[in-house]
Amino acid sequence: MPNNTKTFLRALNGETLPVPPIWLMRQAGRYLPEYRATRGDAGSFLDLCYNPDLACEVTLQPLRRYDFDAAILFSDILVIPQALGQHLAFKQGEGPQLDAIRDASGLGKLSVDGIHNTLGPVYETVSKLSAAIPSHTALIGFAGAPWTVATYMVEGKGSKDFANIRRFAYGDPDGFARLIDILVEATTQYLLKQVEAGAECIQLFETWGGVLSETGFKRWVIEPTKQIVANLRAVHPDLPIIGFPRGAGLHLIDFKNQTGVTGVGLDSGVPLEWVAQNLQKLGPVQGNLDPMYLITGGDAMLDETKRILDTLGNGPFIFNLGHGITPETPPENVDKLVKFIRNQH
Ligand SMILES: Cc1c2[nH]c(c1CCC(=O)O)Cc1[nH]c(c(CCC(=O)O)c1C)Cc1[nH]c(c(CCC(=O)O)c1C)Cc1[nH]c(c(C)c1CCC(=O)O)C2
Repeated sequence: MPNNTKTFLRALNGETLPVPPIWLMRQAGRYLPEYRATRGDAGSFLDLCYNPDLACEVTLQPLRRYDFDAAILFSDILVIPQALGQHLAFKQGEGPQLDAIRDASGLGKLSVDGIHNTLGPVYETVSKLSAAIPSHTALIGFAGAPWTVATYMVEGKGSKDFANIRRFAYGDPDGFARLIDILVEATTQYLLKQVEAGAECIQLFETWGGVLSETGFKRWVIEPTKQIVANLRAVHPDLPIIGFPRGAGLHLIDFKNQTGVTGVGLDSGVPLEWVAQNLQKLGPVQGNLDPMYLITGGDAMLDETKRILDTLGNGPFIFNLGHGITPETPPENVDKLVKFIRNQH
């Protein structure tokens, strides 16, 4: 249901607003000293994800500073593999580490049955947030899209060439489809629980979609996303869903048309005139300031922001970055960015 007091939901509902709603991917995170303090209190990053009071607190921290138009649940895309039974650890400074599943023989250890036992605290965070956020702020739930989550499950960590997962997907498509099917089912159940707990919009992060061949993109990005969107809409026909297929390039049109997402997130490389003429006609778009501009700050950041506003501001639009905010970002540059956007009309 469109809620007229929340600009974020209005933009997603197709309205062109004089000042676009703003939120930033990874708006809760290490660039904020208060985040680092709360993570210290929690013990570790994963302890923080599963502690509803502290996860709620870190979600609210950037809202207090910048009054963003949307809050995003604090969790991680990798809680799904963990809930399915794969071992997960975050080593300080090294990113995630999982026991890699290199082929279909490793799928037996995954089970969708017990996921809510592990994920229960995340749902509790969502319901706490739903009660705690300001009335003009929208609450976004999220998950990783199946291909992107699978990259970590198969590679066992972040990757530069994604050789293991491409070899698995291209060499044994039937076996790989079993992994994707498990992820579609788990992700559907996970997101339905988030919506039940109060999430008003869902974002699907497809961070690594751009490494696939054309055939692979259709089969392992568009198809599973379409299934999740259909599963969610079967229960919540009006649920706004944002897909963020990073690196999708010219696939963005098929992605929007075929998956049924409400809005599309843009990475920083997408030509904006092309978006305005081709993609934004099909629905709202969100993006796409390169997060590095937030580190340099200054006129370069404001000039680029103005270019984005001038090109996409004449249609339904949500301001965001083209990828997550980095830990080196000075918080005062975020303040400057938000004030600039809100004073532009
Ligand atoms: C690929 C991916 C992951 N997680 C996520 C993605 C997709 C988006 C993207 O590409 O950034 C999504 C994510 N991760 C996190 C959120 C929370 C909400 C928010 O955006 O504020 C969200 C939406 C918290 C986090 N997730 C992570 C942190 C940093 C952990 C810390 O505090 O030490 C945060 C705040 C850790 C994480 N989580 C992941 C990696 C590879 C890493 C290590 C790299 C890094 O440290 O940035 C997996």
